Amino acid sequence: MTETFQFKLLATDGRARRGEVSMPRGTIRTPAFMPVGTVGTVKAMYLDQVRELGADIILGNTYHLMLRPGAERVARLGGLHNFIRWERPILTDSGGFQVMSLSSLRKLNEQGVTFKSHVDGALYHMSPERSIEIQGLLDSDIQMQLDECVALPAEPDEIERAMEMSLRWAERCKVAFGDQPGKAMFGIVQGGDIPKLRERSALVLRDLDLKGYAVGGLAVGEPQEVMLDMLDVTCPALPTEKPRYLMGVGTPDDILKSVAHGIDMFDCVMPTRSGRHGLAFTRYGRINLRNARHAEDTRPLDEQSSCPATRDYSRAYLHHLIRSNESLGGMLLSWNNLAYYQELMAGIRKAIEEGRYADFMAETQENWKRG
Ligand SMILES: CNc1nc2cc3c(cc2[nH]1)N=C(N)NC3
Repeated sequence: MTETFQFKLLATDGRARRGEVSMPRGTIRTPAFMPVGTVGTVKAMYLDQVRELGADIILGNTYHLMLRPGAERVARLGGLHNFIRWERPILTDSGGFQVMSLSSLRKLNEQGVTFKSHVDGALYHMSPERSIEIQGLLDSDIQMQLDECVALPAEPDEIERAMEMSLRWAERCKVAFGDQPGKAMFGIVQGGDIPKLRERSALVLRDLDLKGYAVGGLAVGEPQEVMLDMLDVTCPALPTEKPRYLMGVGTPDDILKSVAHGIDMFDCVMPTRSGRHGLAFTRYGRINLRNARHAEDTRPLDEQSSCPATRDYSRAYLHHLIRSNESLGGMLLSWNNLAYYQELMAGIRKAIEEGRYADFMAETQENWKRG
């Protein structure tokens, strides 16, 4: 760890990058998967488990935490790390996406966004400055700019308007964030599915000389090839010496391919949310434990795994727990899924170090078909 925020490129293989982010609270091995801890918990997991599986950093959400328990209250309680007992880095999303996806949006203008809480209907106003202030109250290590997220499909001029406003908000967030050597504020590239808007957004953000760059406005239901096409335009326009974070992505296949397109950091609720609903990710593909065909299958998910949830419990038992809506079902499958995602990331990092990423990708995708 270091007193300042530093990113080092350790190896490349094609456009795939093996790197390391060093911060006062710890080091992040990239490509990295960041488990999502929306309201201060990675659902159905103990954070000790999350760490043991290999997570170097987790996510929190400004929108949820400002509504409950409140940013000032978390600050009075000593900040988010003390509150949730996670001493390593935390990245917080700024609220833009959550307002669009969760609240009954009242209005959005140059000043910021006014919305009604999905918790109690109370009215809130969030400006770029207030978003950064909240992330500071949470003592977040990597803070995201406030951006305007447009649901796709959308009209090109609507996408352009939102992208340009997000650029102006990025400048305001940079000023509000100021100079905090041990922390970072990342810009978010917008521009929907329009290549020239994506490129402009990336180039203008690059000139702001931020410590890292997220690619946002994707993983919102567009086909995978559209997402990858946008990465083909965006990544080359971003500085090579700064980390790149693809927000909300994704499935194991999305991650494999996005690493090959130059992405360093990922977050997604997929492993935890789908685990709670009975879906298991394994080396040999997905298994839906709700399916009756597992009712008397005594095999574990994968007897070669080092994860107890994957190695020690029969599919029959997991099927029973999920069908009975028992908490332990979601706990064991979240454990299995995060173990699989972190094992995948470790394999990705090693393959890039050894210059065999293309083979690793092909072997991994081939194994998924054997399930
Ligand atoms: C699940 N997909 C997803 N796409 C996202 C896109 C964004 C985001 C979060 C996301 N999650 N947060 C932002 N502040 N902006 C862009």
